[in-house]
Amino acid sequence: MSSHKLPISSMTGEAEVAVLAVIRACQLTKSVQNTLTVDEKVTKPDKSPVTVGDLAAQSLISLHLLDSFPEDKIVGEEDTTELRQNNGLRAKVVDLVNEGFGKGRAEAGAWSEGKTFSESEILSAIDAGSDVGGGTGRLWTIDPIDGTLGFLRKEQYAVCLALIVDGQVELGVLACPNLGTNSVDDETKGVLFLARKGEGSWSRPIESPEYKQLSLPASIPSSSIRFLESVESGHSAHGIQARIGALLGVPENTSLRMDSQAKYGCLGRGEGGAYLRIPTKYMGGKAYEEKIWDHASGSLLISESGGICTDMHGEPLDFSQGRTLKSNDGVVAAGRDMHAKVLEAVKQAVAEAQTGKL
Ligand SMILES: Nc1ncnc2c1ncn2[C@@H]1O[C@H](COP(=O)(O)O)[C@@H](OP(=O)(O)O)[C@H]1O
Ligand SMILES: [Mg+2]
Ligand SMILES: [Mg+2]
Ligand SMILES: [Mg+2]
Repeated sequence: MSSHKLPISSMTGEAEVAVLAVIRACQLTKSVQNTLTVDEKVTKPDKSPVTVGDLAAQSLISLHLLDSFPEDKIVGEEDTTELRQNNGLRAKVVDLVNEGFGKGRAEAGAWSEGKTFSESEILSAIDAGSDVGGGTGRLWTIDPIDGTLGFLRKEQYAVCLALIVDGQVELGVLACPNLGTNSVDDETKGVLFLARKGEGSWSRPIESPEYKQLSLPASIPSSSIRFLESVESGHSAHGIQARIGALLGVPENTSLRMDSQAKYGCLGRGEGGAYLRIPTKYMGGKAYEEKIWDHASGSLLISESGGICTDMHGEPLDFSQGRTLKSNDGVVAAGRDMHAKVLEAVKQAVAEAQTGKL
């Protein structure tokens, strides 16, 4: 492999492996999404869905990391609980992982092209992602399919991989096979985002290594804002977010609702103006700790594009706390000048919700 096409000057080895693994995982998940049947969806103990695509993609990415960086820790979303009880599911995952290495689609001569992995290697690679996380040393975090619900609806999802060193996100890769390459409306689909701490952020088509530097405007007029928010009303408080929009003078019903960290990708390249994730507990929902793999790549992408990404109280996201962002509450991301205004509106809207005024 050669790194000459990467736009970054440090951690090129890590970026090269991460980009290759994510591109291969995208190819795998795309083929699964095209042919997915309902019996390939399994419900996890927390009632959330997982598919053969999630499990195979986590294994494939982990195999790359285990080969290149065997000393590093891995925090992956998925584990093998379901796989070990379901022979059909396990066989399908093994086939998918090996197919993912079978063709030189990502790059000619890429690592392990054509190699076959055994069932136990494939399962161990998934379980390698069971680290507890924390604030010391090098840690990769994988969300093999972020937005599984969007993936099942044949809508947006993202394959996400980030490197966290001593609690700081150093490198983030995020690929969205169904997102417009240059804008949400672009008919050409498939975009990969890359961010390197202190160096910047870029997007490229998944299929070709032509990197374009990203920048997020410091502020945009309220009339042009379209909040980036979850499709799922159980993942963020849509009602409070609508009130935040009203307080800021954002036109009604203009939110860009999409699943996954694709939202961060859009914001990072200047679309939407603000990302909101106000916890549903402020509207009577259950308390929830955000997972590090849902925000590591996206938050670095925002800060490296010139924006600010914090929790809803303006605190930095703290990736040193383990597998979750347990010291944070919700997420707000926006351009450099806009962010403080959004936080003010968040404060007011949440206070209204808590005093029953919403
Ligand atoms: N109650 C909740 N509040 C916030 N996020 C939640 C949630 N329940 C699940 N999620 C997370 O929301 C992610 C999707 O985010 P979004 O709503 O922005 O598309 C899911 O990722 P996965 O699909 O990888 O499991 C999951 O980790
Ligand atoms: Mg996720
Ligand atoms: Mg996921
Ligand atoms: Mg999940």
